[in-house]
Amino acid sequence: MSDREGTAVPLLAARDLVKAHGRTRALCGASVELHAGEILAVTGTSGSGKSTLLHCLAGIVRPDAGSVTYGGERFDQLPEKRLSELRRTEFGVVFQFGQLIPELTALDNVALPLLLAGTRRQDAQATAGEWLERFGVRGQEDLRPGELSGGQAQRVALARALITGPKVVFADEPTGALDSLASEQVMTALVHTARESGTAVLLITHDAQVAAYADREVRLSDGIVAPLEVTA
Ligand SMILES: Nc1ncnc2c1ncn2[C@@H]1O[C@H](COP(=O)(O)OP(=O)(O)OP(=O)(O)O)[C@@H](O)[C@H]1O
Repeated sequence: MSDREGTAVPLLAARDLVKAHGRTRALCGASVELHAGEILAVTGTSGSGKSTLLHCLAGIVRPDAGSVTYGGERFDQLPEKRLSELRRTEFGVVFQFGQLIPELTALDNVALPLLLAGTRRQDAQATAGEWLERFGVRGQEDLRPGELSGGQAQRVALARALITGPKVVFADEPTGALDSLASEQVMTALVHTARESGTAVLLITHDAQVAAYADREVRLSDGIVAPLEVTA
């Protein structure tokens, strides 16, 4: 994917996004690009529109105006069925809290996306075990989310987000509830795996140390994106 000047077409691009929640304008013309394999940090004060931007880019909510393209193709106006298929096959998401299913073991939480895609249970669980190992949580297979530490739970959530080989992982404050050591372990695991698999990451954080793991950082302010200096 490249234009006439040889510049890579962004994997994901938001142009002039506007989104209101009731009378609150969360995005007021935000534009941002994410390139294949890039790790992009989106920072900004509380309420500046970071989560809303992520939700629009991930196809979770539709913008009121502006456009979102994936691989150069507009997708914000796709019918819900196509959108959810795109989310399932191309994207992975990790949030700050509560995304694991409490009744399932760590192993079954990680295996779930493969089971939903039709993989046989035994194969899905074997692959899930490998992913738990990769994220340093081998030995915790049979524990339920409530029995894991916050950092372990986030690494299980990352394994689940990455197991299908997504092109983009959306991570909304993935270390927001963790101490600095657990935060470092989660970020190291995320960055290492994303680099290895060429997965792009859109990372929302208010923590400068976490943002420093990214290739690039943009800051949201009052629903508008302001570019910053390249950080790596
Ligand atoms: N579902 C909603 N209903 C009403 N208002 C909302 C909703 N979601 C977000 N908002 C408002 O939209 C604005 C942007 O919210 P958003 O969550 O995108 O910001 P944020 O930068 O991610 O904030 P934080 O860092 O505190 O999570 C805020 O004023 C927020 O109160």
